[in-house]
Amino acid sequence: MTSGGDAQGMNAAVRAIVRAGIHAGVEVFAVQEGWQGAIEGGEQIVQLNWSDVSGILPKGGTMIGTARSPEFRTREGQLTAVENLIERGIDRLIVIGGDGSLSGSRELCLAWPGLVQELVAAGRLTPEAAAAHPRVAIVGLVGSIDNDMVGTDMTIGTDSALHRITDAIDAISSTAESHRRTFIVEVMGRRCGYLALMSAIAGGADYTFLPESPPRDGWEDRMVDVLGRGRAAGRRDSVIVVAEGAADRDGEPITAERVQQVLLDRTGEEARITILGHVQRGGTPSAYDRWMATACGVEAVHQVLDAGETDEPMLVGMRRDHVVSVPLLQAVEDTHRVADYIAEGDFDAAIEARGVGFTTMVDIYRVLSEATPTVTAVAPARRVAIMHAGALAPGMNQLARVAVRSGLDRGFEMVAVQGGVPGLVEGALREVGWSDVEGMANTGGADFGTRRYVPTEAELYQMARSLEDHRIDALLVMGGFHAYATVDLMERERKRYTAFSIPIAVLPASIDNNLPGWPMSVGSDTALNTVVDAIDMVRMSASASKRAFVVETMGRGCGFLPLMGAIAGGAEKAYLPETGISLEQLTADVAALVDSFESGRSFYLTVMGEDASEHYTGEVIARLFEAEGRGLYSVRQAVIGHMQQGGVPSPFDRINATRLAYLAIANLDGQLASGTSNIVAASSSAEGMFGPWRVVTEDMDWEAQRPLDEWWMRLRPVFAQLSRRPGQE
Ligand SMILES: Nc1ncnc2c1ncn2[C@@H]1O[C@H](COP(=O)(O)OP(=O)(O)OP(=O)(O)O)[C@@H](O)[C@H]1O
Ligand SMILES: O=P(O)(O)OC[C@H]1O[C@](O)(CO)[C@@H](O)[C@@H]1O
Ligand SMILES: [Mg+2]
Repeated sequence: MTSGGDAQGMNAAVRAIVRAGIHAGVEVFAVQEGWQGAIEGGEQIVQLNWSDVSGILPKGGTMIGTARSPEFRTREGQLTAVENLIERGIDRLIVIGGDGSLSGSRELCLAWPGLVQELVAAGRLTPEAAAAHPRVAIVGLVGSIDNDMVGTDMTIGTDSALHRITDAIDAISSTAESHRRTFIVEVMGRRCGYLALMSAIAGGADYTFLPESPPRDGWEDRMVDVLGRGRAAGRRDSVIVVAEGAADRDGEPITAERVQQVLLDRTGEEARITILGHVQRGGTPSAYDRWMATACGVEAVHQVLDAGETDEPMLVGMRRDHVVSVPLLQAVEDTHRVADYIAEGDFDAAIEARGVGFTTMVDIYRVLSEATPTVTAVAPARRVAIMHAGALAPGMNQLARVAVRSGLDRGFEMVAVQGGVPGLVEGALREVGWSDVEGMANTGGADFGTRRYVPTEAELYQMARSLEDHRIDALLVMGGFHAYATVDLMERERKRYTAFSIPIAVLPASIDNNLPGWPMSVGSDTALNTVVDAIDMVRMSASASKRAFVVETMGRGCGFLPLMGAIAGGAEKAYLPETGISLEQLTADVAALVDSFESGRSFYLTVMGEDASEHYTGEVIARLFEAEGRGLYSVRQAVIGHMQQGGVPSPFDRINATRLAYLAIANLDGQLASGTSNIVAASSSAEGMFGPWRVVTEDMDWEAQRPLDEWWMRLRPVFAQLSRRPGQE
């Protein structure tokens, strides 16, 4: 069942549940139109088969319909729903919905035995039927753009909604800049400020109002001051993001109109208002919402089938890169507690209850949205250099922007290395100020330059000289494999070159997602979205004919892009560099391919990594497929290519970059203050998110240029279940 407001990615969950259910050997039914459908019964409860969920992955909304059902809140509504479910022999239920729908599920779970008794007493249910279904097993998946559920880091739909919002803010910024205007953008989220906060960060907005953190009295003057200073520092536009549930400390709503009036009264400027509304809930799901909903859907099936008589209902969600399950009751109660804190005016507790990620981002936003540094560098200020290294990754500009601004805000002089490692060798360093990084929040590319280059022995000496000449006290390196390889050399040569004995922080930025310590390197989410967009287009291009496609992604020795692209794009087959390609496997795959066209398929999609095999290249595989089809279908190859490195960074990459760069500078600051000179790298398991170099890089396979432990390889069984019917090899 899907219930509550629809959310992009609900279809991915439905598809995964149906197919994983079929693999588990059970019959899967859809309760259409949410709880309302359970009350209506009859044709609202329908069985779904394998092919019923074909082709729904790229579609927004939910194919089984959703609703908000006031009737379900009543005893009679719940009685009828239980009656209808038991009539179909259904006592295991996966509900995909928001906090409301899951609260309702929990209520039903608690009330079920009583409801069953009442139905028997009223003669609406036979004692035998009641005895066969004494309890209901419920598993919840959170489908809501609001991301307002405690117990999961992300809810299905939130990432897609952020895509819609950041696209809109990017578009508004350009017209605002042209007219030197202020725009007030209202975003959804009910009583949760997640969408507003993250879109303000991703869009580089100047000011934001969140329900969890109502502004202190006098906010009107502060807002006008911040905007005014921004303009004085050269900004041509101002963007204010208002969450629909924002209010002041007296609980008086802060609406877009109210903000507009404040600006008119105090500055005479007539700001424009854009209310994004339901656009945020529409459109194709992002890559994240597709793979995340898919992975959670498969897990939900296992949970609901394994649930024993007395087991409590569970919620399946995400904790970092892990699919996790937590007791639904606890999650619902914790979620309601946030609302209570807000109602009681305990805003610190409200923010804290949203989780550490939210709290950190609120702090970071406060620094970044300032128009100028809050402190002035006092001579002799510490000098911190930043450098990109390796291939270009979308989000590098955001990294540079956040590093520069948070460094300046801590009183450092910030120095940018121009052109990556060769720039450091040549001594191409320049000081950068607050406004030098203006507008870099949402652009692709790397304005300070980057190169795929590892220094030679002699160049290490020159690098050390550059660091000394420019009196660099600490260094932040942001990039891919070459960044890590360069710093590894520097670490080994620290005895020889004392200039390297400064605090150094390294963070991952690469579309390949092939670096240890951090689950998603900056740029990899953007590239994955590009892959998925390309697959969607390829699929459409083939819709009028019988065709097999072989799509090739980048990623070098790392299979992240091909596997995740295959899961999110709904492919039939994926070839990864980790596992290679054998003739034996190809033979089996060709047989499966021919068989599927013979049994009526009209499209077959294979996704492969560029380095999956030295010999069986995309072209070879495409020819092989063509030859064996004997005219039954045609085969085309699509190499996605450098589009994957280009592109405007996705909201996730902008947010990920913001957190990483901020925490890296915080680490360097801490080291400079305490007098240590450690080399650290981003590490999701370390305190402060940066851990010792040697420890983090223990997980690096330098030869294969990828981590030894790749978390997403755990999703291979998920992919295997969804891409092939049981019995198909
Ligand atoms: N306490 C409750 N008891 C019984 N049913 C409930 C309860 N709360 C919500 N529901 C049911 O869940 C439905 C959806 O709830 P709601 O409108 O809050 O949306 P949601 O699931 O939170 O999704 P979203 O917020 O993303 O739109 C309600 O219309 C109602 O049928
Ligand atoms: O679609 P409706 O019923 O107008 O509800 C809008 C609400 O639903 C959501 O989109 C999802 O909960 C909220 O952000 C918004 O407040
Ligand atoms: Mg809700």
